[in-house]
Amino acid sequence: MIELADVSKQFDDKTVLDGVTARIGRGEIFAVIGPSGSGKSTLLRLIDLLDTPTGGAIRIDGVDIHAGKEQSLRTRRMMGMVFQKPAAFNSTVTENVAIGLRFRGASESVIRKKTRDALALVGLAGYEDRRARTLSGGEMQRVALARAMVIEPEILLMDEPTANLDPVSVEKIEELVLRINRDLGTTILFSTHDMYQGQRLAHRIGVLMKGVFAQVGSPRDIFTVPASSEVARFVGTENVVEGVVEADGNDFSVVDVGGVRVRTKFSFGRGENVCLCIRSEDIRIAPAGGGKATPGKNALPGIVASVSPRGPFSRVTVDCGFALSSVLSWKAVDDLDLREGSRVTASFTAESVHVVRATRN
Ligand SMILES: Nc1ncnc2c1ncn2[C@@H]1O[C@H](COP(=O)(O)OP(=O)(O)OP(=O)(O)O)[C@@H](O)[C@H]1O
Repeated sequence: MIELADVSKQFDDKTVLDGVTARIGRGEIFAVIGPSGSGKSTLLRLIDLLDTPTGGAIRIDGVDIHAGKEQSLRTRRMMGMVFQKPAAFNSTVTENVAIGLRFRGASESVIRKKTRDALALVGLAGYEDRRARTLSGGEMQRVALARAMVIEPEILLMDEPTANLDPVSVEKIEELVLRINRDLGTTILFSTHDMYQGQRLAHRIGVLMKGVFAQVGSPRDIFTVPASSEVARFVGTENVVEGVVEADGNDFSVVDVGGVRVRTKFSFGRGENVCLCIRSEDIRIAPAGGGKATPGKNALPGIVASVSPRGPFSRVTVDCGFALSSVLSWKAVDDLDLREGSRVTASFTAESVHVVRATRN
């Protein structure tokens, strides 16, 4: 439905988008995630016709949306947009929601009915006559969602819709987004710097880095099979370490990480520089000598370098010749009597080690 074909955007000398390519299907929820300044808002602004690309094309149902007035008017009718900081006009909630309908010349009775329906959709029935400026941030963002939905758009764009909200309001907006997609079939494209929000809401995620999608895939793919060490780090993989392939079999490699040998299920060429990505939740900690290495499992002796609290868990970092972080419950930390200097064995399966080529900048 939405096709981003080699989209680029330059501001003066600065290239922000440098060939963004993806296809977003009808009824899909697609998240654009990426670090601050990676161009998420710029991309959404291009799709929302607030700006024009310097290269490539954005097509909706095969029509280049920037090709001319007719094409952009057609696109306008199909799309609703929610911004990070919604503008609240100094009038009633109804008037704030009705803007798109007034623009289309809808009659007063249609406006009344549709704004009431849109406010009910976002859980704000009864708010019709409130002054918009008296609303809380979470309520105002729901008004903005009602304003976008009142025109019954086929596509809903949202630029960091929950960036300024408290956790309870975030949850409400997220529930609404899922419900709108499920009940109305609206295609939803949104940006966030919160990878877990991407995971909670999206069918697919595009990771925007250095002007391109470094990876497009399901949340599961992005988390478990990141395409590069940068993506791995961005999605919170705690252990990303560089090494050199020492031995290569048909379906495994042994990688030398600063003198420590790590088994993986991946096959890479001998001598190749690689990055090993190991999620901390995949690492088990046992007392020294408490785990045996097998062809499918690593068991590295090490010394606990630090134990630091993380909500209901603790992060335990072990020096195995290189630093390896694991996440354990408080009880496990107590049971194992883990403290700085404890001798332990850190074990993890060869399968849990994801290998990517090392990238040099
Ligand atoms: N109109 C403009 N003129 C010049 N530079 C711009 C303009 N708009 C955006 N930029 C630059 O483009 C880059 C990307 O900005 P953008 O707001 O798209 O990033 P973002 O990923 O949405 O960031 P954030 O997560 O912080 O909101 C930034 O370096 C920004 O300064």
